[in-house]
Parts: sequence; C-alpha cells; structure tokens
Amino acid sequence: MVVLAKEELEQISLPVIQKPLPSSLIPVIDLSNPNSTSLIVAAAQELGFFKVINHGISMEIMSALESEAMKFFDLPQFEKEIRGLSPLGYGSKKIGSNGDLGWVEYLLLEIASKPKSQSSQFCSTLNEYIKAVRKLSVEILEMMAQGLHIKEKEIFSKLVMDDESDSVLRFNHYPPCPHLLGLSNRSLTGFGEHTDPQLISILRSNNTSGLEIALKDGSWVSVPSDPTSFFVNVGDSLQVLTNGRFRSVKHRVMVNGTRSRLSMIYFGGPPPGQKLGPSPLVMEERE
Ligand SMILES: C=C1C[C@]23C[C@@]1(O)CC[C@H]2[C@@]12CC[C@H](O)[C@@](C)(C(=O)O1)[C@H]2[C@@H]3C(=O)O
Ligand SMILES: O=C(O)CCC(=O)C(=O)O
Ligand SMILES: [Fe+2]
Repeated sequence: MVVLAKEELEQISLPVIQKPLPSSLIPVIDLSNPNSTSLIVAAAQELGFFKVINHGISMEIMSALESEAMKFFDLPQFEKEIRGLSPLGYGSKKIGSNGDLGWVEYLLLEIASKPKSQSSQFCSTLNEYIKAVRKLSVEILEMMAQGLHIKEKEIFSKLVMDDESDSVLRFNHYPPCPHLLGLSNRSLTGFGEHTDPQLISILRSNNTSGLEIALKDGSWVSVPSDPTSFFVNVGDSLQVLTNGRFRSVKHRVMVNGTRSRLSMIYFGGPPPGQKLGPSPLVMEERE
C-alpha cells in the first residue's frame, strides 16, 4: 500500500475527473480482420493510441499474471522494498529521476532475451506472458511497416527482437486513496503526464479505469477499461523512425479513490545506442 505523507500529498495535483471518452472514439483494431493494417496506420497517425481485440492472448494467462502481481503488491512493505533495486525493481510514489510523485507503487522488470530460470510460479507465468506480448508487439510493428508500404516488413519489429533490445515490463498498482473520500469529483495523479520513450507500449489493465490520453487539441479524455483487450501506445522512438507520421501519445493515470487499478505494460524498445533516424521510406506517403 502506498502511504503518502501530507506534504507529499500536497504536491500531487487533484484535477477534476474527466468525462469518459465515448468508447466509439477509441479505434478498435480486430486483428482477425485482414483490413486491420490500414486501420492501425490511421490510428497511429491520428491518436497514437488504439485498442486491439482478437489478439490471440488467452484471458487465462492475463489473469494468472495479474493475480501473481497482486500477491506481490499484497506483501508487507518491507518485503517489497527489499526488491527495490535501483533503477529496476520495486518502487513507490517516486517515479523516474525527475522527482515526480504519484499515487502508485510499481515493479519494473528488465526483459532478458533468454530467460534464465523459472524458479517460481511468478517467473514462469511472467515468461509465458512476456513471450506472448512480445509476439503481439512484433505482429503489430510488422503490420505498421506493411501499412506504410515499407518493403522490409521487419524494419521496426527487428528492434524489439534484437538480443540487446531495451525492453521492460512494468506493473503499476494504484491502491484506493482514502484522502479522496468525501471529495466528490476529484482525482489524484497516479502517474503524471508523459510519453513513453520506447517504440511501442502494450498495456493491459484490470477492470478499473484511470488511463487518460491527450488528443491533438490538448484535451484529456479518459479511456474506459477493458481487461479482455490490450491498449497500444506509439512511443517516442517510433515517432522518430516514422519521421513524425506516427504520433507518440501523451498520457497519464488519474486515481479516483475507491477501486484499485493494476496495469501490466510491455515496453518494446530499440537496443541502447541504436541511432534512430527517420526510415527513408517513411519520408513521404507511398503508393
Ligand atoms: C516520469 C517518468 C518516468 C519514466 C521517465 C519519465 O521521466 C517519463 C517516461 C517514464 C517511462 C514510461 C515507460 C517506462 O515505464 C519507463 C521506465 C521509461 O522508460 O519511461 C518510465 C520512466 C521511469 O519510470 O523511470
Ligand atoms: O499504469 C497505467 O495504466 C499506465 C502507466 C504508464 O503510462 C506507464 O507506466 O508508462
Ligand atoms: Fe506511459
């Protein structure tokens, strides 16, 4: 459980809760539909964000990992903190290196290209999930390249398949916030506004909403939760590689106090030190 001191709480803003985005505004990509390639490109350009259904990952594996993660967050605080190895591992309240605070605790895990051991139930479920979600990211990145009419369909996906790929899996737990009881229509910043630096982020959450994305006009809209689906973000690296054609989406998480949110996010990144310039073939629209 994240416990913020009064002074810390005062540093976390309490914006008014956003109206939920009508679900119809979020592009829903059915991966079993052969036309989905062009729909993915349109969504990546317009919003930098979309939801995927018929993704081939079983609800069983998603729920199994969610309950393993919840078991971890339910441990006593000192046991979680033992695993708080900087910069990876367990952390709470302090996000990143800029001193940002949020009503969140998290577990950040590096993804090794060859997983070493499966010594616990958590590790084996984790490895199975990572394999499935990385395959999904490859599929989506290849559809993106095809949709942009790039001959080398692996141009983006090979970066997340690389043994040196800088990819991470993150679990974010936003516990209910007692300070908000009685403050109707107020929310607390769980994870402040940012864009993801990697190529692609693939997010799955439990049935508690809280994720908000910024539209092109700067307005914030909240994304209704859907634990059966994945939400995909375009990250900064993919924006660069596509010469700005794809939009890296600004997003944040707001907590409204009564229900706990748990999200699991795969971030597929290029190998560190990889020079990222625009792919020449994405400089202009091609037929
Ligand atoms: C507030 C921040 C946390 C973050 C670094 C940043 O300044 C902005 C991006 C954040 C993010 C999002 C994706 C990953 O979870 C992460 C590890 C990353 O590479 O960028 C986090 C950073 C973090 O928690 O350190
Ligand atoms: O926890 C979430 O739902 C999203 C958090 C996020 O944007 C991140 O970890 O980069
Ligand atoms: Fe993010």
